Amino acid sequence: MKLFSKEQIYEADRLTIERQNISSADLMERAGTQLFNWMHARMQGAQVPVHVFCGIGNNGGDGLVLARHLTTHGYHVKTYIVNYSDKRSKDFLINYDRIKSVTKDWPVLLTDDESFPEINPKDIIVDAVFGIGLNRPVVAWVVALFDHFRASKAFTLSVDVPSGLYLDKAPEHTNNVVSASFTLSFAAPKLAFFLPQTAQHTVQWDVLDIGFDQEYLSSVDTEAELIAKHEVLFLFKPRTKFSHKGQFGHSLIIGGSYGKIGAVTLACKGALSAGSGLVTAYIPKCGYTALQASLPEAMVITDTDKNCISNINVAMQPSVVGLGVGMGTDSKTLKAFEAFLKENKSPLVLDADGLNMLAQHTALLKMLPAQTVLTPHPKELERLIGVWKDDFDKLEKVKAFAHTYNVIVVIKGAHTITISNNKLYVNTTGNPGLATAGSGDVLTGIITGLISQGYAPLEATVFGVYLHGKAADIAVGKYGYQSLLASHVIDYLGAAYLDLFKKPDSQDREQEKEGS
Ligand SMILES: NC(=O)C1=CN([C@@H]2O[C@H](COP(=O)(O)OP(=O)(O)OC[C@H]3O[C@@H](n4cnc5c(N)ncnc54)[C@H](OP(=O)(O)O)[C@@H]3O)[C@@H](O)[C@H]2O)[C@@H](O)CC1
Ligand SMILES: Nc1ncnc2c1ncn2[C@@H]1O[C@H](COP(=O)(O)OP(=O)(O)O)[C@@H](O)[C@H]1O
Ligand SMILES: [K+]
Repeated sequence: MKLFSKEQIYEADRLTIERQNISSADLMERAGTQLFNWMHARMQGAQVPVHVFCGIGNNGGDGLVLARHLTTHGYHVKTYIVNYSDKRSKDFLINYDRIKSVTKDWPVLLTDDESFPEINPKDIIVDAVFGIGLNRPVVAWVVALFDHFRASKAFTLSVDVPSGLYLDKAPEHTNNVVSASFTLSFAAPKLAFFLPQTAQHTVQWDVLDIGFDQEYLSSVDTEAELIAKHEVLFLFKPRTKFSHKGQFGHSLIIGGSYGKIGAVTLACKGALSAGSGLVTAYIPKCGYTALQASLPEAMVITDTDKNCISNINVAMQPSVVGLGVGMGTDSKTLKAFEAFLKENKSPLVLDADGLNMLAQHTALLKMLPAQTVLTPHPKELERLIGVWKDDFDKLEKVKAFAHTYNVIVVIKGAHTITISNNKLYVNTTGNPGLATAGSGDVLTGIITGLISQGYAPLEATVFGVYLHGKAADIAVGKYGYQSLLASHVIDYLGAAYLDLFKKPDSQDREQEKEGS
């Protein structure tokens, strides 16, 4: 699913009005009616007090349409105008007149010297104060109103975005944004719903289709894309009856050091379970017995050094190399890494200490093969690109970094974002059960194993991140967040593959639609 920028949403709005020959008030009527339909389907006429807070722009206009429909359908509605500016939008004014014609209970004007209405915990707040038009800090009394919403503990439904949220930068302060229980976002969710600093502003979200011009939506190229089953399904490479292991490549996993051989075992097993034809581990001598005993499917080559990698010497030409897990950054290992990069001809996936060595010796970055996949967690990323101001700044910095070195960067986190060629692929699978030792090693193995089978590095990364999260989502049903181990993610990788072709039941469809 495409994640549109603010400019693209305004353009969709303009083209829809032009091509469908409707007025902007008609489009607002659609938006407000969809909001009403969503609430009506869930409330079924329940007499819960609904407080609709409207700004003075088009987001407020949507709120007025909703309030009018709630009123005419007999709901218990109270409407307020949050008067943060005198510059009302045309369609706001049209709908201000319309609501006055259906109720004697006119909207209450809230200004900075007004005391706020009482809201009980069992009431519902509709937040239509600011939408995507927010372009400067929210004034103090409106922030106080948002605090009042929070203090009420009432369910808060935000229209399009939680008010106070910018689409392209972090808010000045978290309190400047409404804490939405649910956001109904028009046409598509917003990128801010998936970033660590801003995702917290809405617990859940859903998308409302307001009939934007389809031709524009399908042809416009967005910088960010949301990756769910629909997006990865076409990447899948089926196997034929006469397939043999020689067709699925040979992955070489280089890493490990004394006490950290398990990381290599997890990565090798991840590569095999992803479908790599053969897997060889290159590890220090100390890990030989442990790895052979725990993973009989893998082949093992040992370094001359007992405790760390000191000289990467393999006679074969692997289809792909995954390097860095549990590897340490010993000076001997660094030398071996540099010598390896000079000779290496295979596609490369770098993780953990592979990344730490790059960060310490940035000259090595120029030696990476094109489209090397880097999989940093936040701390490793900071070592590579330096500190960032906010999540949007981080994305810009990573885009520039990926472009400069022609690499693919996987920003790992709750919503892992893969960046390549100035595009952002935002993953939707995974859960807090993955916040456990070794889950990143498994991901390295999965991506390596996919490249080995012939997936292009970017395809392997986007697909691998999806499968890794999906396996965890299935496994968590059995283990719960706390007891999920990295090994379980491997155990459920097969289920994640099979799930690609499972017919969605209605519950799955609901979950895919509602970000949770
Ligand atoms: N366009 C579409 O595709 C569709 C849009 N729809 C809906 O419209 C929403 C966007 O509406 P919008 O453009 O009128 O902006 P909105 O968020 O209501 O803000 C109002 C105005 O406030 C101002 N302002 C900004 N920051 C401020 C601040 N801190 N403190 C004080 N004032 C501030 C700023 O005006 P300014 O003063 O800068 O001229 C801004 O224009 C969108 O989210 C969706 O809900 C749907 O109806 C369907 C189709
Ligand atoms: N809260 C979370 N929700 C979803 N995925 C998560 C969460 N926390 C961590 N992950 C995922 O788990 C993996 C952790 O990787 P990493 O920190 O490198 O682990 P390790 O170094 O222990 O192998 C990443 O793929 C990350 O996206
Ligand atoms: K809003």
